[in-house]
Amino acid sequence: MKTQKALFIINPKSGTTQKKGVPALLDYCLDSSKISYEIFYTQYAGHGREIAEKEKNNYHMIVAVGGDGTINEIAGPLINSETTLGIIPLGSGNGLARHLKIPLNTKKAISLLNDQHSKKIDTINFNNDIFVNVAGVGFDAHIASLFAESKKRGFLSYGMLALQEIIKFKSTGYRLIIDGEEKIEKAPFLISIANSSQYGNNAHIAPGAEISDGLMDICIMQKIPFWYYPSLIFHLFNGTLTRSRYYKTWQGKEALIHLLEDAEKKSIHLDGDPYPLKEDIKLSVNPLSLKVACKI
Ligand SMILES: Nc1ncnc2c1ncn2[C@@H]1O[C@H](COP(=O)(O)OP(=O)(O)OP(=O)(O)O)[C@@H](O)[C@H]1O
Repeated sequence: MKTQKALFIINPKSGTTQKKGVPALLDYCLDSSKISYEIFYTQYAGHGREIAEKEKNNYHMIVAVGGDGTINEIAGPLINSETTLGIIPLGSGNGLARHLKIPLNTKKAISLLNDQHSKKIDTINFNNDIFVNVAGVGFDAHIASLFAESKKRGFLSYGMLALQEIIKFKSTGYRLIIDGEEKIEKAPFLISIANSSQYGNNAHIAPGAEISDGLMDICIMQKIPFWYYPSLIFHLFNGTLTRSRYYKTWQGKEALIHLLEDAEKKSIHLDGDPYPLKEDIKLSVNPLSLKVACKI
């Protein structure tokens, strides 16, 4: 095994855990005969993407230390390159890391990198951008935009926000076309496009989704009556949403989400972070386009 050069990009703002201890853990857990490394801290949103773009040809591996938003920024420049994406899950939801079974324990996640194992996963083109985990319009996107404005992070803050907003939220209309076939024209509560099976925190919006199958899972939830909330939560966290009468899912290689009403008023998220939306959404799968360090 040759020594690999790795760059760790740490997002100091993600999740609820302090990142001050990370350099000491890297020093302790990384086998210096296998991995030499440098560390960079992001200073603002979007900085991770800039660093990854600039440095992708100088390292064998660029490691996102944060959550799905941090991964999204760093993954973009690495698509279709030979550089591997590493993940140390220190975000609020850690959806992609959980799906790939990367340990949530920081020491174990770092030690896993010594194995130098990786697998290729799909990524999804979203207009001129990309995402790696889950994107969507509707209620989840509305919560993502409020969560981004909030100073609080973590699962509890997210859950509280969702509970406060669920009754007030008004669905708007979309047309959904998957591989050329029209699916809905009603106003769903949300449409999720899933590469992995979960948003994070084991909330499985697309329980059957596989990340290396060349397909995206497109899921809709209809407006749910308040008496159904406990069942919804049960199905979401138990991976059994397909049993719910308010839920539908399809798989496809390409999709179009056509906005029926004022786009300015709609919320959208890519990997949990709000995204400015002004036009229809064109989606397509980039099969096996990203190398990720994980157990094989
Ligand atoms: N130094 C920084 N200051 C402010 N924002 C930053 C900084 N560095 C990165 N960001 C932004 O922070 C956002 C949130 O990070 P991230 O998504 O990793 O954490 P999270 O939302 O807590 O976790 P998860 O997405 O797993 O729920 C990212 O989209 C990124 O653009």
